[in-house]
Amino acid sequence: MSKSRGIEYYFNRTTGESRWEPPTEEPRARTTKMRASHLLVKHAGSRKPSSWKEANITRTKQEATAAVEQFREQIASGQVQFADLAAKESDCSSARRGGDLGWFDRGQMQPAFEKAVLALKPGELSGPVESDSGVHIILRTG
Ligand SMILES: N=C(N)NCCC[C@H](NC(=O)[C@@H]1CCC/C1=C\[C@H](COP(=O)(O)O)NC(=O)[C@@H](N)Cc1ccccc1)C(N)=O
Repeated sequence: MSKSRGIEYYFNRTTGESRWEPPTEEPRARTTKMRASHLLVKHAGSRKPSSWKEANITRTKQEATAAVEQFREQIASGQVQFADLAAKESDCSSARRGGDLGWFDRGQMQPAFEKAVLALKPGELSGPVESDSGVHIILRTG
């Protein structure tokens, strides 16, 4: 509300600009490049139940979730570095890069995975995240 004129005005918190006219333009699609590392534990119901670690993955989703929770504990307690554990335990080919997926934009990863990354701040570790690939823990890095 403008004190001097007693009428409301519009303030854009992103650009810091203020104006009398209501905002009309569509919000510009910001390039939301994001970066994350993940540790994936696949299970019998994964879309591709095989990996560099195991040709035929038969564990149940419950077992995969329990494994991911245990790995998360080890990382969160500082017993092990994320990249070292992902390199050993992840069923994704990104294991060879310590789980690093590099930079990616919206629409590249499966929706559940992307949603989980967007809910994290850089440096934060997710809980178990389910996708068609299996059960992940995700460390957002950028
Ligand atoms: N950088 C990209 N754009 N690469 C394409 C991502 C495709 C995307 N993948 C996913 O959403 C999940 C979450 C992360 C990994 C992943 C799945 C699988 C493992 O699951 P599976 O497919 O056996 O079910 N790993 C990958 O894709 C790997 N290329 C990720 C990667 C590996 C090395 C370097 C960079 C990225 C999708 N839309 O399916």
